[in-house]
Amino acid sequence: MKVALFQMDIEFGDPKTNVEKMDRQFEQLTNMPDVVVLPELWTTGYDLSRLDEIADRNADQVFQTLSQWAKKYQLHIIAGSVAKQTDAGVTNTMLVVDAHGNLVKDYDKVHLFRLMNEEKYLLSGNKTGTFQLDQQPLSGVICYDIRFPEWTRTQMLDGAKVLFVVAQWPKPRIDHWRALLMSRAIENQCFVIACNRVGSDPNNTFGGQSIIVNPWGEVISEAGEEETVLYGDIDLSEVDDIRKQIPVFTDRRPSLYK
Ligand SMILES: O=C(O)CCC(=O)C(=O)O
Repeated sequence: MKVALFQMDIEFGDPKTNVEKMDRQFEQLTNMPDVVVLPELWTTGYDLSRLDEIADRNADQVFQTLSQWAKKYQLHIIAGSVAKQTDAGVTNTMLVVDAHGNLVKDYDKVHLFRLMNEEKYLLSGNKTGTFQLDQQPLSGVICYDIRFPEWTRTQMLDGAKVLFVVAQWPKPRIDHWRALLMSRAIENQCFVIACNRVGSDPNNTFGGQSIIVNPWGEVISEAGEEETVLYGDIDLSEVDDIRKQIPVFTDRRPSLYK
């Protein structure tokens, strides 16, 4: 599975500009991947107080655009997340679109990040991020979700071999980002493919360092703090090999855990 992560800056509260920019990113793709991964809230950024104006109603418009890109370039898109306006409120929603342009998954961020006031403006999700592409069991989570190992483990117990992470992770805690991602890969013996944004908004500077980690905890590729496309080529059979070598899933003692 060849993957490409779009580590980008995001224009604060300006979906039109961000969609145009993303369009150019797709046009400039070389080395055509099977899967493209985008960052969290890539259409709006963290302009939370204006979400009522700028969030996409049912994410319909952004889905149509993603579907066209997926078909045009014949690749699957883990479409970061977008602000989705529903009757109940706004969710921070990851969309997964397959190469035929179909919506395979929508996952609403489960753990809202109080330090950035998410709980004041967003509704939290209550379902897992597991899905399949090309018959492979995969899963996705959003940013702060990676601080909850029990949540990623829940998805791995459903059989996922890859954890996709989309984020707007601030630079002051970028060491946590890297350590948490490495840990999620090692403890779950899965690939972790994590796309962060770069640049800054009125309140935060974001750290980049998008990363691809294998199920042994080795870094396959890693970006710096600049805009870039991070490429990687992964072999999912490594997950089965490592899960056989150290049978963590067989050796679990869930009756002892809280
Ligand atoms: O957990 C963190 O330090 C960052 C989380 C975050 O920025 C987010 O979930 O948007």
